Amino acid sequence: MADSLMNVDDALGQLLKAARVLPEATARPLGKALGNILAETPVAAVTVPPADNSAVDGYALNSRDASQPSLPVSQRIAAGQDPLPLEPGTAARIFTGAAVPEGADTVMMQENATLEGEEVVFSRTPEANQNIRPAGQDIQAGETLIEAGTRLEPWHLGLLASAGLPQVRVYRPLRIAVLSSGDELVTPGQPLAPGQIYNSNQTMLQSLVSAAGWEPVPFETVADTFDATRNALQRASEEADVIITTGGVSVGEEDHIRDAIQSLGQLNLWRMAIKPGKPLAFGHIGDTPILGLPGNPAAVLVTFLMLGRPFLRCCQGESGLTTPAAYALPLGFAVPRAQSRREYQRVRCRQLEGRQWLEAASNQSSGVLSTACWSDGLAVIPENETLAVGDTVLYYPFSSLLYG
Ligand SMILES: Nc1nc2c(c(=O)[nH]1)N[C@H]1C(S)=C(S)[C@@H](COP(=O)(O)OP(=O)(O)OC[C@H]3O[C@@H](n4cnc5c(N)ncnc54)[C@H](O)[C@@H]3O)O[C@H]1N2
Ligand code: MOO
Repeated sequence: MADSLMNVDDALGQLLKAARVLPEATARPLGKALGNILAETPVAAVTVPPADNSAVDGYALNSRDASQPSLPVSQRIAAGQDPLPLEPGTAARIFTGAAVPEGADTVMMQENATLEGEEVVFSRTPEANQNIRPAGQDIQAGETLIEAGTRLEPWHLGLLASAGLPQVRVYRPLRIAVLSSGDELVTPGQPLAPGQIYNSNQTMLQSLVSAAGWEPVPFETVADTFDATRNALQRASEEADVIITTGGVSVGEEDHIRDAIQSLGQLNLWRMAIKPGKPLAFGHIGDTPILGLPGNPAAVLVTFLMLGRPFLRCCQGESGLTTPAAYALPLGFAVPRAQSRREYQRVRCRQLEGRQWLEAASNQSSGVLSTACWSDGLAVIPENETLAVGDTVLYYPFSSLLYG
C-alpha cells in the first residue's frame, strides 16, 4: 500500500544517519586535489601577506611629511625586494605588492604625484594608512585554514597555496561498484534479440559516479538468478567501498537483489514514497553499503541524485550541507490530482518577460530518458497536494544536483 511507504525526508535522514566515512586519508599535491574532501584541518605556518605592502603603484612616505611642498625620492622598491628603512623627510618610489619600508605609513597613488627632477610633488594631501595592505590581512600564522570535511574548490586550493602548502591530506575518492541486473540487457554494440533492450543504466550510472568525482568499478551484467546476484554482490562488496545496483528490487520473482542482500548482510530500507523510484533498497554487506536502485532509467537518475549522492558525499567524508541547493519557482502547469508519492518531475526552467517558470517535460514515464535530456532539472511535486499554474515549487537544476 502506498500509504505505508516511508516519506522521502525520513528515508534520506536514515541514509545520512547510516553513512560512515569509508576511504582512508592520503596526501595529494594541491594540483591533484580538486574536488577531494579534506581529511585534516590544515594550519597556516606563515602569515599572509607576510609584510605590509603597497596596494598601488606610487610613493611611500610618512604622513607627518604631508605638509612638505615636495619630497626627495630616496629609494625604489619593486615587488620581491626587501626595502631599507625610509630616510626621514623622503619618499620611496614603490610598486603594487612591494613591501612598505619601515618608517612609511602611507602610499600615494602615482596618478596624484608628479616627479620634478629628483623630487616628488603631490596634488593631494597624503593621509596616514592609505593604500597599505597590512601584514596578515588574509591569514595569521597558526590559524585554521579550511575545516576538515570541506570539498576542495579552486579557491580553497588557492588559499592553501598562498599559505605555502604543497600538499594536503584528503580522502581517497570512493570506489563504487556499479552493477546492472536483468536478463533482457544487452551492451551497446551487440545485436538485439527479440525481448532484449540495450543497457542504458550502466553507462548513465557510471557517468553519474564519475561526474560526482568518484571512481566507478564496472561489473558485468548480472543474470536474473539468486545465485548469480548473490555471487556478484559478494564480489562487489570485496572490491569496492559502496555498491550500487540497478533493477531487480521490485516484487516480481525475477527480482533477486533484496533476497541476495538479506542472505549476505542486512536490508535496512526498502520502498519509499518517491516517484519515480519507489522500490529503492538500502542495506549492508559486511561494512559495505549497498544502494539497490530500481531498473527504470529515470528512476535511476532521480534516486541517485536525490538520495544516492547526498549519502555518498557523507561516506566520502564531506561534512556540512550535503543536500543540493534548490530554488522556489512558479509552475507553468497544473497538478490537478494529488498523489501519495513525492514526485520529481523532469522540467525546464523558462524565461518569460523577465520571470522564470517551470515547464514540464512531455513524458514523465520512469522508462523514458529522452525527456531528461530535454530538461534542465527536477521540480518537486509534494505528496498529497494539488497545484495550480503559478504555484511555487522547489526546483533543482541538474547542475546543482550533480556538482553543487
Ligand atoms: N507488481 C508491481 N510491479 C512493479 C512495482 C510494484 O510496486 N508492484 N513497482 C514498479 C516500479 S515503481 C518500478 S520503478 C519498477 C522497478 O522494478 P525493478 O527495480 O525490479 O527493475 P526491473 O524490473 O529489473 O526493471 C524495470 C524496468 O527497467 C528496465 N531496465 C532495468 N535495467 C535496465 C538497464 N540497465 N538499462 C535499461 N533499462 C533497464 C527493465 O527492462 C524494466 O523495463 O517495478 C515496477 N513494477
Ligand atoms: O518508481 Mo517507478 O520508477 O515509479 O516506475
